[in-house]
Amino acid sequence: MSTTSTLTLPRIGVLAVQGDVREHLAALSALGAEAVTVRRPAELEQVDGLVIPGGESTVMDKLVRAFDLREPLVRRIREGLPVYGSCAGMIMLADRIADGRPDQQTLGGLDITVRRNAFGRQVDSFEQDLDYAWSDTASSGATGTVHAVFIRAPWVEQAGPDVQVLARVSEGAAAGRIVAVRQGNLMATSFHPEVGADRRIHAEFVSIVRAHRLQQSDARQSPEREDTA
Ligand SMILES: NC(=O)CC[C@H](N)C(=O)O
Repeated sequence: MSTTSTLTLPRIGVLAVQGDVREHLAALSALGAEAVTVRRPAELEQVDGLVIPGGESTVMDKLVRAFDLREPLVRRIREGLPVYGSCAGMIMLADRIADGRPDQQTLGGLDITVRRNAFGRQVDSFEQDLDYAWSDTASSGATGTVHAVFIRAPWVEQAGPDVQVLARVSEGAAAGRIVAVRQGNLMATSFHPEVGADRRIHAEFVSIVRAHRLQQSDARQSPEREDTA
């Protein structure tokens, strides 16, 4: 559990075992969060939220286990830690991988089935403007389409009833495929918002982290209020 007060900046970790860590740190810092790398269980305990970056999910899975981070990550996700996964990070947050390798584990948390490298080898990467279901409660204030960059991306093949679909592929053979989702404090995109200068997706996540911190501090105060009532 984080010890930071609600008056201080939210401290948001970026899982730093593999992948595009630096870009996420820069995006989070630009939004006024205290952005830190997470490689050790003790570092994970200090954060109010976590980003799992893009990279290679099979390697990330192995390294997370090698760094003794798997159990603490699964526990904190279950306890409600806000986590945003981009690309390989989405795969790490998925409960299921379609046609997954038997030795690849995910952390889980999102009731989705993802398909890795779903867009095929011919289309290693592509860009598209997508409609995005910006949240009105998280109050990041964002509107408009997202210019999404996909790099050997997964898509969401199936999503459970509690999963909110935030964006779908807008054109081409994969039109309609789900590429951004949210379930509670977990958010994931198949694409990489950290590569450009657009910070709206990160801002959505920072506002989820802030809202969660507020809730937690309210929960800490309410037993006392009951005592004095
Ligand atoms: N850009 C990415 O994160 C690619 C994800 C990668 N294809 C994987 O399966 O992990």
